[in-house]
Amino acid sequence: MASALLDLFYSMGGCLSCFPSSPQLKINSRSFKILRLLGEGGFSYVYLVEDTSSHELYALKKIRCPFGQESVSLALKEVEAYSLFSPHPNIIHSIDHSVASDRSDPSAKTVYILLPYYRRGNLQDMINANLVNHTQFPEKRLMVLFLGVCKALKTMHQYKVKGGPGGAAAVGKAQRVREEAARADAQAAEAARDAGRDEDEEEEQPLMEDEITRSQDGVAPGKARAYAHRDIKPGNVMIADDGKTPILMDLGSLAPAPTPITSRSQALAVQDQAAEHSTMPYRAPELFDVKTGSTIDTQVDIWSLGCTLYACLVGKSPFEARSDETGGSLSLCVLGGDWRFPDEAPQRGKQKAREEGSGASEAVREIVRKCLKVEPAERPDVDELIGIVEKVIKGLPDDGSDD
Ligand SMILES: Nc1ncnc2c1ncn2[C@@H]1O[C@H](COP(=O)(O)OP(=O)(O)OP(=O)(O)O)[C@@H](O)[C@H]1O
Repeated sequence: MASALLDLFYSMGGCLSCFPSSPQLKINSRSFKILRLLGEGGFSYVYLVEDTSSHELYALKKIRCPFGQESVSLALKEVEAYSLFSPHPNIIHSIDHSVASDRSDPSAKTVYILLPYYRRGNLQDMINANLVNHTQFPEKRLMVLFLGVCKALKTMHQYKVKGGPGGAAAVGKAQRVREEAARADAQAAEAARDAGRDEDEEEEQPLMEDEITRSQDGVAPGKARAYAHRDIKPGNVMIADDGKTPILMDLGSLAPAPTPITSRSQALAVQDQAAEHSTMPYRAPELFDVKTGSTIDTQVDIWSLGCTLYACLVGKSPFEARSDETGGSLSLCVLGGDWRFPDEAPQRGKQKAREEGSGASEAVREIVRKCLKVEPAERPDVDELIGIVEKVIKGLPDDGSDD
């Protein structure tokens, strides 16, 4: 309850100077001071925290799981996804995690995930700054960032199962259970010493078998087990401290791919899942109206990449732009592949288009067009896309992005 009030306080713009002392919390024996709220999602809050001993800064994602085991499993799926691709220069990894029970309602849990802190914010923040300052991304710099996101996706789309004989699932599971058991023992000993904490009571729980691990069962080490991110958008691409390296984050939507849709009920379940996890203006058409007999694959991310690149050039998703322009529904625009660059609208002059931020080169526009094919098979796969982007980068004039 105390922590729910704290979340509310921060989300209303509360500041720490109003508190007599900064709130603290513990993640597996490490103490952190909560400095401020960085962002929030449906059931989660992300805080900037400081390690009280090392004074290092981190982002702490706090996921509320009010609906018992099912919502905890979902949050732990996200935890597992953070370690799956680690280390990768363009994919976020988690540093630690813990599960806490709320004292006032033991069935309600909170999952804490400790992440590296990216002080430069995300691609959406850069888009917003461009809109406010009437500036645009230097094209080469943008394409280098875009290439980094493509490389992150290549790792997900072409993931190879890790581990020795018995497969990653078996090896990983055994290792995790041992680690979690050791941690739980340490936690119990500490809890006995440490009474009177105001924050939620910490309590380590073993990770459960879930979608990510299960999907690797029976796949031999070294063999492919593809995953789709399913929520590619500018807000999910953080910018590393060097200003050039994109970091793909928010792996809560990650799912094994391909998914053959064999029944109507499965089609509806996948559609509902997409509505929950994939942001509408960036969501692929095949996820709006999932057809029985179809297959949902990694090409959903290629569509979202096209929307993301367009948003970097124009300021919003192509389908938000089109539905604002026509007053039509966003989903109909997506399903009909109805979008265009602002200067392709007959009534707008080149000057107006430039003001709207669409002065992109033809080569870059062509990348958007290729990704935004309504038919998934007509979109390039991630390898083909990387090839196209690398070629485009070579042909663009230098804008200092290599410095
Ligand atoms: N590691 C980080 N460093 C800095 N800021 C972060 C970090 N992680 C998240 N944030 C901030 O918090 C916001 C919400 O994070 P995140 O997308 O993980 O939450 P979410 O609940 O999954 O959101 P969504 O509803 O978009 O899926 C981000 O847009 C970003 O501004």
